[in-house]
Formats: sequence, C-alpha cells, structure tokens
Amino acid sequence: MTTERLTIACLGHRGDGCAQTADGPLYVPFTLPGEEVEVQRVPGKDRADLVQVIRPSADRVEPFCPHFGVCGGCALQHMAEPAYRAFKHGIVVSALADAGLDVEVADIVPAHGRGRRRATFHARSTAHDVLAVGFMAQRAHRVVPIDDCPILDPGLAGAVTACWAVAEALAATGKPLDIQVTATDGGLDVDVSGCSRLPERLRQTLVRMAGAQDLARLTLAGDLIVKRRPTTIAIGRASVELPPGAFLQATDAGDITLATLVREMAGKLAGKAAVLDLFAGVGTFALRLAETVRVTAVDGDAAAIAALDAAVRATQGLKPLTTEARDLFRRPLVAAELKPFRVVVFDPPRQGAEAQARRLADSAVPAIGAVSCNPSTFARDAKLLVAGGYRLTRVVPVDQFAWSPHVEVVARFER
Ligand SMILES: C[S@@+](CC[C@H](N)C(=O)[O-])C[C@H]1O[C@@H](n2cnc3c(N)ncnc32)[C@H](O)[C@@H]1O
Repeated sequence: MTTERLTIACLGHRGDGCAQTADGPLYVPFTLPGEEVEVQRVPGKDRADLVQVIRPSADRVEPFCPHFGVCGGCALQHMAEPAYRAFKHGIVVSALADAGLDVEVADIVPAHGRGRRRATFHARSTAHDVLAVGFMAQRAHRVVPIDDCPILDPGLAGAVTACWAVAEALAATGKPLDIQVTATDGGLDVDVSGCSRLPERLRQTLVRMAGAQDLARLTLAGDLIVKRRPTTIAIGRASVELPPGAFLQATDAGDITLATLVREMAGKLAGKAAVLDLFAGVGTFALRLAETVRVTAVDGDAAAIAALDAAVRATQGLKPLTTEARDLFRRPLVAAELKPFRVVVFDPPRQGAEAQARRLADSAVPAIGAVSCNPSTFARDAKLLVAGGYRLTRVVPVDQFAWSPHVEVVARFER
C-alpha cells in the first residue's frame, strides 16, 4: 500500500477536505483544513482514503456515532460546532457569490431538533448471500450494515429493526431494496421499492411481519400491503393522511422553522389577496398560511394534492384553500395566471424551478418567498428573478440535515 502525506487546504462543497497536489485538487473525506494527513489515493479518481491524521485541527472533535467514517449518511461529525456552522453558512454565501449576487446571508438556523423523522434504508445481499441493511457507504455501491442510527427522531424507534425484518421477509426475491420509513402519528409508515408483483404467499409473510413489527402501514412502491393505523402527521391545525412515499421535510424542527420563516415573509405582505404556494406538497406551508390568508396550492404529485384537499375538508376555521395538480417544470404558471397574487412561495425539488423562475421574473408579483434544499439551483433561479427586476432582500440558511453537507435556504424577493 503506497501512502502519501498531505496538508488539507480547505473543505469542498461535500464537506471533504481538499489538498492541492501536483495533479490538481485531491479530496479526502473526514479531514479538516490545516490538518496534516496520511492518505492512500483511489486510482483514477480525484480522491483519497484517509489512513491517519498526523496533526489534527483544533476544530476536530470525536464523532458520536460508531458508524461514522464508514456510513455515507453523515460527513461532518468530526467537526466542532462553530467551524461546522461556518462551513454550512459558507456554502450559501459562495453559491450566491458564484451567481454574482451580493447579499447578506443571515446566521444559520439549527433545525435538527429531535432528529430525522424520515429515512431511506437500503438492503442488499452480498455474493455470499449475507444480508446487509443500513445506509450506503461514502461514494460506494455498498451498504454499511447498521443496528442503530443516533440521528433519528425518537418517532423512528424500531425503524432499523423493522427494515431488517422487511429485508429478511423479501430476501428470497434477491432484489436490492430501498426502504423508506416515516414517523407518523400512528407509528412507522414503511414504503419498499425494488420489488413488486409478489406472490400471495410473500404478501402474507409481509402482513405478518408488519404485525410483529407493529407497523402503521406497509406499502410496496405505493401499493398497499397492510394498513393497521392512520398514517397522519399534524401540520398546524390540520392533520394530513400521508400518501405512501410523499415528500415530507426531514425533521419536525425543520418543518416548523421553514414554515415560520415562510409565514413571516409571506403572511404580512399578502394583505387580503391569496398567497400562491408552488411545489406545495401535502401543504407544509399552505395549511399554515391558510390559518390567516387565502391560499392556492400547486404541486405535480396528484396524491399529495388529494391528501391536502382531504385535510382542508376535515379542518375547521381555515381560510379558503384551493389546489391544482400540475407539472410546474413543463407548465409553469405564466404572468397572467400569477397576476391575482401579491405573494408567491415556491419550494422546488433539488433541481430547482428554472422554468417557473423565468415566468415569475416576467410577472408583476410584488413579493416572492423561495425555499430551497439546493443552494446552487437556488442561486441560479435567484439570478433569473434579479435579472427580472426583483431585489433579494433576505437570505436565511436552515440546517435540518445536520452533519450532512446539505443546507436549506429561505429567501425573500421584492419588487
Ligand atoms: C421540496 S418538496 C416541497 C414540498 C412542500 N413545500 C413541503 O415543504 O413539504 C418539492 C415538491 O415539489 C414537487 N414536485 C417535484 N417535481 C415537480 C414538478 N415537475 N411539478 C410540480 N411539482 C413538482 C414534489 O411533489 C414535492 O412536493
């Protein structure tokens, strides 16, 4: 094994340490700026594996999870809090600077709270038929088996055991499985993708397993296997019955923080006009906004919109909330459709909302609230709005994906 000694110069945007070498930048996971490290290069790649830290940074702390460094779920547990916050804040600052947007970025708001209320586990059988259930390894197509994950919400207690039971029940199929578990008011809601069209015998095995694991619901790629209790979550005053696999903010605290920031930005500006909530999902913002203002909510997921409609019908005292299921990439709302609204909120998936941002840039809407889980697509879309005459007046980073390199952004635009 040939190793080499390097000094880490900075952190890359995935949280990996980066050393400048004669061959260009070399990325070393789990290292920190200023550290002298011994590494082994990964052939043909611009990265290396850490062999040992020779001179640690003052910002190095002991990771709290025994799987850290192998499991790909967390990248930054080895970093002290102030440096960690500065790194995440810096991701947003540099994305905006790269897009040529000069704006002050507020301090990052921690939003991990009690932990992740949703997680996707993976199950794979090795060549020797040994089952592994856990998270994917760092940049490798290999599952790191786990028996516990300390960053999960207590509502996901039992989730790891349940995923092993799902994987064992389906081991005979030999299929790689992705198992999404969500903490709902009724308990664990589990959706399995990777295998479908099961023989009746295996479906019955799954039904028995769901009972033994006390699951609230078990679905296979959205197809119901068994429902034992309601799979609701509270959103403001409403209670929403989640469709299988529907989007949900990763933590309770993240959900509340993002919704509070959106309400602060949107509520006051709307006056008597309705707020338009684009990429509304099951109504994380729409249902809370509807406690004080009229809302129109649009999302491409018809099941999410149906769940939102049902929640509206079952909740007393909300202002009128209308919905539309619509693909906003292909059919963004155009200027004439945007005209009735004084405030538009948009919260797209990671790829951003380029088509909709172009239409918003052409509109006369006075205020826009943007929520994003990807600072670089956010910066791209923000640049379009600014080119259309909007001023970017507030940017708040939110940290619900603690110890990962992901950071959310909430922003306000005005004209
Ligand atoms: C980041 S989630 C936000 C959902 C919601 N605002 C929330 O906070 O729970 C993004 C949403 O975009 C929706 N979406 C994805 N692609 C879409 C498209 N092409 N058109 C409309 N909605 C889309 C998804 O269904 C999802 O609900």
